[in-house]
Amino acid sequence: MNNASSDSSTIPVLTIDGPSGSGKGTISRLVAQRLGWHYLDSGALYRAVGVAAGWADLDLADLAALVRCAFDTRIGFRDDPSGELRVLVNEQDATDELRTETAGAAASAIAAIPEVRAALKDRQRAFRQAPGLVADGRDMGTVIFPDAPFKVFLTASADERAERRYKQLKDKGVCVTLDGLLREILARDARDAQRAVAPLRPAEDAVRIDTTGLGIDTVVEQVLALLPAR
Ligand SMILES: Nc1ncnc2c1ncn2[C@@H]1O[C@H](COP(=O)(O)OP(=O)(O)O)[C@@H](O)[C@H]1O
Ligand SMILES: Nc1ccn([C@H]2C[C@H](O)[C@@H](COP(=O)(O)OP(=O)(O)O)O2)c(=O)n1
Repeated sequence: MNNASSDSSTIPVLTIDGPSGSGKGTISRLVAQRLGWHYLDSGALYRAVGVAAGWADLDLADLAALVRCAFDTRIGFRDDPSGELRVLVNEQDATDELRTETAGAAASAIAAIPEVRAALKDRQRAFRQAPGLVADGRDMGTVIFPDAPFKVFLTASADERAERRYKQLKDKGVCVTLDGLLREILARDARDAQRAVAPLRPAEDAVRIDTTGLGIDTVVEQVLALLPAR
């Protein structure tokens, strides 16, 4: 990935922020495909650093080591033939490990450390490349791309988000309980929203879409309708 060039601010960005299970990843990938734009899964970067820190047996209280890990971990993305996004951490395919709730909780914990967030800033901005970028996360519209012309904040009830995650993990053969997932989602919501730096919150100029009870196709169309007709 090239460094963001100085005039990258002219490249359009659509930011899609929201809590876990609101559909950010699913909607962002589909919208990016429809637009022919690049896609940034910023949560995968935090997850990758958390997983790499675990592999290296780092002490999560060792701030200097974590920040070094955030700078040094090599993170690559590639589409597999079925269209699924695979994530490589230090050249190892870590996609399945990254999607576990354990990795999500670790990501949420290290994401509360301002120096770790700062270490990942330039990497995220480097994804802003022509013809455009769809970026999903917690602070895409507020901190990473505050000048983005299109901003969305997706929500859904916690119960529905837990059910979506339950179904998603069950389909992958992962053994989980709905109650446990709901507890984890609520704990992660609270930590992501209450941290001092870049908390989960809608940008003032974001369009909020409550996806409770809405199908994926409907949400994709609602998001695409925010962009000028192509
Ligand atoms: N509007 C929706 N209606 C029903 N299921 C959805 C919707 N959006 C996403 N999903 C499903 O919910 C699960 C979690 O979505 P995901 O995109 O991973 O959310 P997030 O990135 O916000 O955590 C996926 O299995 C996805 O197919
Ligand atoms: N831009 C971002 C993206 C993710 N994070 C943190 C907070 C989240 O709980 C974890 C995991 O994010 P991710 O988007 O992969 O998680 P979900 O798919 O929403 O469950 O990383 C963040 O702080 N800022």
